[in-house]
Amino acid sequence: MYRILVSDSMSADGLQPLLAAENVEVVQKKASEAAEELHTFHALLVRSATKVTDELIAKMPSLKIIARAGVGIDNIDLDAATKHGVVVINAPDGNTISTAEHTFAMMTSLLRHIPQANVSVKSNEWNRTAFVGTELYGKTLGIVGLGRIGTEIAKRAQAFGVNVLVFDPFLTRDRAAKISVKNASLDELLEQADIITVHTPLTKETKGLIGAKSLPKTKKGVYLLNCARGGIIDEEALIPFLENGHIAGVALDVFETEPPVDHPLLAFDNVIATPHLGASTKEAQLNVAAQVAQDVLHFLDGKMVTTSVNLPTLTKEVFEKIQPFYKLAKKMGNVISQCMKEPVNDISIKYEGSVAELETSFITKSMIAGFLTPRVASNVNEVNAGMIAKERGISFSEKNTSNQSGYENCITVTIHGDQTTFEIKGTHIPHYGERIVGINSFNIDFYPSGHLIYIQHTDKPGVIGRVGRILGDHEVNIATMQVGRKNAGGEAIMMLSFDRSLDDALLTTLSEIDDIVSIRAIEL
Ligand SMILES: NC(=O)c1ccc[n+]([C@@H]2O[C@H](COP(=O)([O-])OP(=O)(O)OC[C@H]3O[C@@H](n4cnc5c(N)ncnc54)[C@H](O)[C@@H]3O)[C@@H](O)[C@H]2O)c1
Ligand SMILES: O=C(O)[C@H](O)COP(=O)(O)O
Repeated sequence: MYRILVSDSMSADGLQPLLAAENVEVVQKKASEAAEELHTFHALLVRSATKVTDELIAKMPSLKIIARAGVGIDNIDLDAATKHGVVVINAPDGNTISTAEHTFAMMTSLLRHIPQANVSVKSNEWNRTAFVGTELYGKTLGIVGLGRIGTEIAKRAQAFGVNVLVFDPFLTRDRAAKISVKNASLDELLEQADIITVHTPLTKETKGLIGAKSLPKTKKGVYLLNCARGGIIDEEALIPFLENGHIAGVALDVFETEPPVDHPLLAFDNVIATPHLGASTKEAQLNVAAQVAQDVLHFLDGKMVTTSVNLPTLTKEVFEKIQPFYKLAKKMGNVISQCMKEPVNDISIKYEGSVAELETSFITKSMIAGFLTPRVASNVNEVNAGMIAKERGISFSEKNTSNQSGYENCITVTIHGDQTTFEIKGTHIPHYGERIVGINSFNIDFYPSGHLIYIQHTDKPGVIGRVGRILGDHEVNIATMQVGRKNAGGEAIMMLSFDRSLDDALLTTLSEIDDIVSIRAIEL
């Protein structure tokens, strides 16, 4: 049974797949009111109100996934989630149209003074001269950030006969041409636009993008809108430009601190505001809740999610193709980690044949997670494996080649310690399964599963017999046994599997057999 905490208000219809699922219990209450049971939840669903901090995540040790029913993930400590191995997903396009429409509503309201006129009429006034507005037609709209929402605004503006100028450093000429917008530098946009609207994420680069330095470059009488994230337009910097009449009006749906308390901007008649309503429509809320509900169910069912923020995004088809390899790679990492119990500085992974054409970065993370699992106390998975390896000073790299070395697909993992290097090779054979086919250039063939021991020995008559006799004397049944050697009488290896794990005393007895060089127990 999975327990899911829905900590912000969400569409009940959208959550239906979760509410109807048999193996799921949904609790709808704020995280701050669920202190006693935080440790029991496997999934956390939020909008922008719940602050998902490191502290909150640490109190949720069963947590596997955080789902943001919306776009912005600034309320989620992504590094902390990643560190704890928690997948973060969002619903990137479910509220695009609603936010674009809200921005447009704000723009027309701003230019036609609708909020102010509404208040005036409701105060029994009939003042037709105080609210003379400005037409959109023929004006130049500057859009900063032509992503999902910016694009929808551009289309709507064009229908209103507005010229659209765009500043987006990641926008290609082809895409600009396709949407029939003019690509501009930020300065060109500032100088030419009658109205400027921002639709970027809040990042180091976009924080204060419209601020004390850029505002003097804007046209006198400019209108500004921020329906993206508080801080992209520097709120404090607006004040002198509103006071001296340079700015004709400002529309804000978002604030640097929400809710804004006694905010000086709200004292200006020509500043209009809404309480972060961009995504607040029935349709958008249904879309985002349904999207994350479905994704969370998939995830808990062991399937891949398509909108992860801290994992490579894989389609269902791609995920199905890589699944056998990431399972194999995880086991290979685990086996090699237990075979070479030494500090490791570097891990390299080579993909050969058909596997080399897949999304191997995910497979590599899986191998690193398998490698780290026997070595770290915390839960390690594909999400946090890279970060934990880095923290431990372990570098990793991957190499892909379409050449085949005897197998249709082959993965080779090599680990480098201070003194030693260890290598294993694995392959996946359709309808047969995963096989380890090489250890330190010995050819071998075994199924990596269950209780195993790996023995390095000298290839001499009687060694295998003595191992078998001691195990038999201890009533240990050998399930499978594989041997490998390079030259007669030289170095050799054995890999044995059992129905139960062997105790330390028995391993010590085995290690005392003459000609056994080393022995390692491997638990998978
Ligand atoms: N008010 C609301 O309720 C609401 C609702 C949904 C989204 N949002 C916010 O709206 C914003 C846009 O959302 P989206 O879904 O369109 O995102 P998106 O990722 O589709 O688009 C963002 C665009 O910004 C561009 N960009 C990034 N850095 C830039 C920079 N330094 N200068 C100029 N452009 C830059 C990117 O190239 C991209 O095209 C986000 O901040 C999101 O959180 C607000
Ligand atoms: O990033 C978003 O999706 C919007 O800001 C909407 O936030 P909300 O879900 O809290 O309305």
